[in-house]
Amino acid sequence: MKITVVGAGAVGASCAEYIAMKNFASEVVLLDIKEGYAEGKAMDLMQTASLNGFDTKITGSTSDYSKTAGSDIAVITSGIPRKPGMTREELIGINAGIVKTVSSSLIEHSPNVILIVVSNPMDTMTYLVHKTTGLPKHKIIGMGGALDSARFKYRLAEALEAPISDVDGMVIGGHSDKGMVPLIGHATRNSVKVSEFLAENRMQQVVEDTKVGGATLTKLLGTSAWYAPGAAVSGLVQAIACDQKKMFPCSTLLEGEYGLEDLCIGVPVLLGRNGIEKVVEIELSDAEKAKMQESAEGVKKTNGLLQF
Ligand SMILES: NC(=O)c1ccc[n+]([C@@H]2O[C@H](COP(=O)([O-])OP(=O)(O)OC[C@H]3O[C@@H](n4cnc5c(N)ncnc54)[C@H](O)[C@@H]3O)[C@@H](O)[C@H]2O)c1
Ligand SMILES: O=C(O)C[C@H](O)C(=O)O
Repeated sequence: MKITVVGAGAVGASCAEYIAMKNFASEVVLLDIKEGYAEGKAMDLMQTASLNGFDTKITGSTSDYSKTAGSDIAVITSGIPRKPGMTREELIGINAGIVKTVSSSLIEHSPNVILIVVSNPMDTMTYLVHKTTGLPKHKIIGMGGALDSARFKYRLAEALEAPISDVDGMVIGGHSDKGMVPLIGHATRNSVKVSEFLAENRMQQVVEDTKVGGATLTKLLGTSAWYAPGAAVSGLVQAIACDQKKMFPCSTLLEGEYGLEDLCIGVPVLLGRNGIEKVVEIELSDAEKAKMQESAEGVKKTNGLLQF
């Protein structure tokens, strides 16, 4: 299994590290536009192999896509991150051009590749890849919901004063400060609804803290987060590489599911060897449906800024 990660910055390197540590891939190629940067990150990571006990071979490349040829899965993390006070949507001007060029170069050298889009604004970048590459929709996956759900579980565990392994929950909708839809009504502690343990105002606090999870970290770090994003991507890559049929919320092209069409937005999907193997339609309450509709309108507004 050969995996390429484009962008050897904070998220790309973290993602390559988690993939290697899980030891399921034979090869990871890191590619970056900055001269020598991906080679340096790859060498540094390879020098952790004997310490961390993995056999995955990590190599680096400066803009040479021939090194990525025959990749089964490629992750696109290239582009600029936001700074404190910015929204993800403000990154569209620079990142759209980067994502368009990178996706076409990847496909040229790996026509059968499955693409995982990470660069922000992620739902719109995923839609751009659909509009410009001709790849089938099951091979284009936007990563956002897996990360947002991990943050939701962190906040739920905090509120419940419970171990994270005790809680379950999912975030659907757009990967944006306003557009995320944390499904608090479906969240559980050991299969018991969290509403059995938490007051309404505490549950709303969990929802609000989850939605601004990325912005909170950006304010603290001066740039956006990378450990949880890298771990979330590695989970998606592993589900595909190991044909796990695992369910994650991912951004995918909707064609009527959830009453939505002609956009990419986060919904639960099953991931396996073919990429997105099924969009899972769960029953939403009227309030959740309304939030999903509002989120879709926000994503479509950002999509409207794209120039193909
Ligand atoms: N979807 C998510 O959940 C999620 C999570 C975290 C970050 N992000 C996004 O991921 C992106 C990367 O974040 P980061 O923190 O790793 O940024 P970073 O600046 O640390 O790394 C980005 C890397 O991309 C490289 N790059 C730029 N243009 C390139 C090109 N044309 N080809 C190859 N490489 C190129 C840069 O040289 C840099 O090394 C940002 O857009 C950020 O908003 C998304
Ligand atoms: O917050 C960001 O801009 C980066 C990423 O989308 C995140 O949620 O961490």
